[in-house]
Amino acid sequence: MGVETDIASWILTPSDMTAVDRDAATSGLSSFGLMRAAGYAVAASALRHYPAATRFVCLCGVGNNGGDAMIAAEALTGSGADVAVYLMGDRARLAGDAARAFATVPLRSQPLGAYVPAIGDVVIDGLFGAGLSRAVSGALATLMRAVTDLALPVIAIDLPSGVDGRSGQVLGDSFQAAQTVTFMARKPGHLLLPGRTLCGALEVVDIGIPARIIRSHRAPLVENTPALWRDAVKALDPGAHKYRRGHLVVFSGAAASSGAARMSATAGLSAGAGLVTMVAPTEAMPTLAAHLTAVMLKPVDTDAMLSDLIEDTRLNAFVLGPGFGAPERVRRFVAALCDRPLVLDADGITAFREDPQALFDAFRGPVRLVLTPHDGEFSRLFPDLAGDTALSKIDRATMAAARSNAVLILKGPDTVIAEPHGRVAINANAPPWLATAGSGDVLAGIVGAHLAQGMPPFEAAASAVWRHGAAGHEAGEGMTAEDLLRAIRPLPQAS
Ligand SMILES: NC(=O)C1=CN([C@@H]2O[C@H](COP(=O)(O)OP(=O)(O)OC[C@H]3O[C@@H](n4cnc5c(N)ncnc54)[C@H](O)[C@@H]3O)[C@@H](O)[C@H]2O)[C@@H](O)CC1
Ligand SMILES: Nc1ncnc2c1ncn2[C@@H]1O[C@H](COP(=O)(O)OP(=O)(O)O)[C@@H](O)[C@H]1O
Ligand SMILES: [K+]
Repeated sequence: MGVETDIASWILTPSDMTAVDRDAATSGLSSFGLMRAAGYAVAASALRHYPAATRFVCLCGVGNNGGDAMIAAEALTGSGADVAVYLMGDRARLAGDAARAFATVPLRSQPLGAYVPAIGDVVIDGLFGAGLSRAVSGALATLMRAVTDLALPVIAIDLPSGVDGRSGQVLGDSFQAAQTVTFMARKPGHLLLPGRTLCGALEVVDIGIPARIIRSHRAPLVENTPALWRDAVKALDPGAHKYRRGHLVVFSGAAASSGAARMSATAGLSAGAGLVTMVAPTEAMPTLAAHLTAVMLKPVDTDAMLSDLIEDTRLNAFVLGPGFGAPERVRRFVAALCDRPLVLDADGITAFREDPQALFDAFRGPVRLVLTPHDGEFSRLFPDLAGDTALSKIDRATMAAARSNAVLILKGPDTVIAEPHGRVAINANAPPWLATAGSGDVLAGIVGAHLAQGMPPFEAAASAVWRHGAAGHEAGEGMTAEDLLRAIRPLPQAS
């Protein structure tokens, strides 16, 4: 069973899911029926992936996650498999549907402490799902490590126990699952790290909650897929001339550190800007001229020269920061560019560490700033958000976007793209080999090209992150940032 493609890219927080459950119950759906569907889906997955298991060991908590596991135990027993059930905590604590599952399934359970992991076991993890509320420790953490040490396959119900569905963070300790079976929609913890890795392969199963109920609780949170921005991708007009394809300006620092900006400029051309001009100090011109061909060059040494240059309104997007150095000069240039679409990256971000508010104040009004920090750069502009361990990466990006009135690309293996009005996307197509010098410079250039082509900032940013990930796959493991430049491919368009 797969979910309707429309909702397949949606992501619900655990609290959204609780609201969905509540509405499903009020609309007349049996919550125990949902539990049965969930448990049977888990059993089907277990049998599909481990037909030769010696024994399925169902570990049950006292919440509904444990109820799902008990139903899975029933279904597995019914299929003829050898099954053992262990319950964490006192049976008297079972309530609601979980109590009903234990009352109706005629299988004996033993206390969790009696479980001795053995080779051949397949563990069905129903200890905690959405209800995880405190850190896993003590005997349970020891058991998790024993299962991991024996490399027993774990099938997690909803989430690997110990993973926080809201943030993807581990609370104390967690299982490393081989498979995770979740219901109706993914939760942030399935996509954010380390949760994504701990889930293993993820299955999203339709247990029969109507899409209209899910839709009514849909937060503005999705996976970053082409469906999010395809409509903003402009088909290339057969009669286009280069000025209609956008004119991107990339600023370079001194000659010796101009490689980063060159990478951004070349990425901008490859990503479809009609023209790219590299603006740099006169002393850097010979170096730049020796390296660049299709990218045009323009010397700018003073603020007055910059003002003259940007009088040309055909220059419709700017990238400032890669290899730029010179924090004071950054701040002056940013002040001059504050009413234009701007990608601020790397040194461009760091230049505002003493007074981030000055940057945010300059970009009030219609959104035109895209910030592309990795975690280190993020902490320079938003130290309080970076230091607040209660916030998820989604919270951090959303709050930073609202504060700065910018589109935030909070980079990493699980890049989050957020805009000031609350829309958020989690990116999941980036291969780990994107973690290489210069890869962020390429991304900044792609975002700049999309802005120059007239895409709105959020769509420009999200599509650039996706395109960067796709280029990483195209270039393959072992690639350098130069290979990545050559692997940039056209964006999917609306049909
Ligand atoms: N979303 C849905 O539509 C459905 C959800 N179902 C299941 O319901 C689950 C959520 O159920 P619950 O809300 O009962 O929550 P859980 O079953 O995840 O856990 C809640 C219980 O665990 C305890 N607990 C939390 N953290 C602990 C820790 N570190 N150490 C010890 N005890 C801890 C809590 O005090 C509470 O008693 C989902 O994950 C899913 O598996 C299914 O039954 C099917 C329907
Ligand atoms: N482990 C990873 N998996 C996937 N993508 C990654 C990983 N680590 C980093 N990236 C991506 O690689 C790029 C690195 O950018 P950045 O940190 O600015 O590096 P640089 O300054 O060297 O270009 C970002 O787009 C980031 O999202
Ligand atoms: K679980």
